[in-house]
Amino acid sequence: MVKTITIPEIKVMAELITNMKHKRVGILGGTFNPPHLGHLIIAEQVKSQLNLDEVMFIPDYQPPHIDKKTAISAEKRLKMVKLSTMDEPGFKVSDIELRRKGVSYTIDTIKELKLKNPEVDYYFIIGGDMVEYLPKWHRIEELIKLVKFVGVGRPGYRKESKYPIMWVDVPMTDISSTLVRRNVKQGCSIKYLVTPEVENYIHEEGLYRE
Ligand SMILES: Nc1ncnc2c1ncn2[C@@H]1O[C@H](COP(=O)(O)OP(=O)(O)OP(=O)(O)O)[C@@H](O)[C@H]1O
Ligand SMILES: O=C(O)c1ccc[n+]([C@@H]2O[C@H](COP(=O)([O-])O)[C@@H](O)[C@H]2O)c1
Repeated sequence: MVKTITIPEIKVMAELITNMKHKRVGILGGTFNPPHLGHLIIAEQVKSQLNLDEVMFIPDYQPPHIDKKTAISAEKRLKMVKLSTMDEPGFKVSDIELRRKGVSYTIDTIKELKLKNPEVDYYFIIGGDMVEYLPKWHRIEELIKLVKFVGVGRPGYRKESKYPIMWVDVPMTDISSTLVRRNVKQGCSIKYLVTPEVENYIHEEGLYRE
């Protein structure tokens, strides 16, 4: 038997659909060579201050800037990102760019994600160094309409952009993957710069010694 839906029922359903909360997902894209506590601090602060449902870490396959060298394989970087984030249920890891291969342009990633999850609002987190570089991003005018960019301060970089950036205040740290790689190479400590699991992995695999 076909049930007739009454006007009040339709109104209730329409209200429910309108009020349905869009899922809010932060994205932290990076080379993560290796992932460090600076990444975790900004992800956690943005997640909590913007009330996001989760933050997805997306390691790139081939970084778009030509000056970035990735001596470490994508699989090892993915493994370290998983080790870094495993204790935090609000942190997820996606291998979307590793599966796609080639140059990891953010526009391609966002379009793929939006196609799969049209109801999700994405917040792409970038440090001050990346904010400055934003005008040079691939198809930036199109990308800016698909995601909200969230900027976080990084020592030495200005919080300015011609693009609409949502700035979130985070405790600024001068931790970088460059510093971690340099310390390993020089035989200096990386304790408290990376998680203990990543520290063990780097030493066990003999990464960054050369
Ligand atoms: N300490 C930090 N404070 C704020 N943002 C950061 C910090 N470290 C990394 N980021 C941001 O995280 C994203 C991914 O960074 P990435 O994986 O390239 O690490 P990195 O430390 O910048 O690496 P490298 O030293 O090799 O250039 C970028 O948007 C970057 O600006
Ligand atoms: O799409 C672009 O043109 C583009 C240019 C520079 C950086 N990105 C993305 O920004 C993120 C941080 O980059 P990186 O090189 O600092 O690790 C990472 O997800 C990159 O793919 C993207």
